[in-house]
Amino acid sequence: MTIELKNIRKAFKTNTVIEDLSLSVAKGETLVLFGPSGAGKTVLLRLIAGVIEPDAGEIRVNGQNMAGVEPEDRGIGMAFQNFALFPHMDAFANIAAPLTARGQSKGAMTETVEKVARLLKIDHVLHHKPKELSNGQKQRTALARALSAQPSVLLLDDPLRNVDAKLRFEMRLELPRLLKDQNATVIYVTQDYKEAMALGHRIAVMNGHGIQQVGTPADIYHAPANVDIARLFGDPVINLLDIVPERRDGRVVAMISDRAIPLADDYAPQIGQPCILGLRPEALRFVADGTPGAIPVEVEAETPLNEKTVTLVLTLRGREIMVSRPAGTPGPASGQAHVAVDAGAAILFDRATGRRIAPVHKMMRQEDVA
Ligand SMILES: Nc1ncnc2c1ncn2[C@@H]1O[C@H](COP(=O)(O)OP(=O)(O)OP(=O)(O)O)[C@@H](O)[C@H]1O
Repeated sequence: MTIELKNIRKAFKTNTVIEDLSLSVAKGETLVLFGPSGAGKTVLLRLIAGVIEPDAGEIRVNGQNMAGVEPEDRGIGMAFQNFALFPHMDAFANIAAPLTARGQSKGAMTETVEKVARLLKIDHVLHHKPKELSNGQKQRTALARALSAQPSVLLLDDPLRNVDAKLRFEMRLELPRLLKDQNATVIYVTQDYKEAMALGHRIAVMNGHGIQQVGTPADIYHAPANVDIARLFGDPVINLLDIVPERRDGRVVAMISDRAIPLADDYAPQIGQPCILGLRPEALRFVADGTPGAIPVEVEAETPLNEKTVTLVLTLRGREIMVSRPAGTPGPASGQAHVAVDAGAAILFDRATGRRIAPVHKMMRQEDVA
């Protein structure tokens, strides 16, 4: 089923949470709603589920206007942050509840419950009552129940919020397969950017009353609509440096540590304009002195993380930059060093508005289409 939201508005008294929000989700698509706490993600799910009504705008599920349609008549499955499990029933019975209601045979039901429970790694606690489950297990039981019902629209509100880091990592690998098998249209809420990138065919970034950007994970990561979104995706966080593009030897460049960092020629209109240069830590490499484009830096600190090593360096003018490299690859731990920027990795933002500046050739292409 498709989901279409048109010009949705929702306020609670004077608190406008959602303003003029439009969004379409295709059949079988997993769309991730991503955004900081309080951005209105849960409110949006509740609107789609029909638990609350919008002040303005239209919600269509499979083309049908949902205005006035009761939640139970919308054909939508949900798993919300509050676990809402039946306290007197064990995890198995909770997961099986939608199937029991449907009169499914015991054999088929057991098979479905056990399959979902195995994937969500709660098969060992199926005979525990909710009060004997950890919060993470309760949450996965609620998720299992939503999945076992096999609805054609599934709304999942941060279902891994209380799950520990190791399991979240495993679930990020398992869940996309599970959701794909279900062939459901899914809206999945999370505050974890890695989860968003792993699970979403597309990600809608909610921030300040609405959606600031919708795109594939790669779009959002490499072409964030603004500085805020650039900062929300990535660990370590993107380096943001105040620069003013200039022309040197016929090229558009940004000066860092008194060296010219080449920018795409498409940024020529920004020459002389205050900008912010975004450089992902993994788009920077330590190189030998004399390498073209090498920026001299002073190594401040090195932090080995699990799969990567993050080095904090200072430019000649004392600006901090983080450089990330795969763990086990060589790099300096202290002293003088040089870093180079991968070609095409620079992301430019307007300093006044924080918006990403689209390279000119892309803007021209859009005009061609229009
Ligand atoms: N029933 C309600 N009455 C009044 N205000 C509400 C109600 N429900 C939500 N809000 C307000 O709407 C805003 C958005 O809340 P929402 O729960 O959607 O955020 P969220 O993005 O889901 O955050 P989180 O990730 O922390 O769950 C908040 O300012 C909240 O106080």
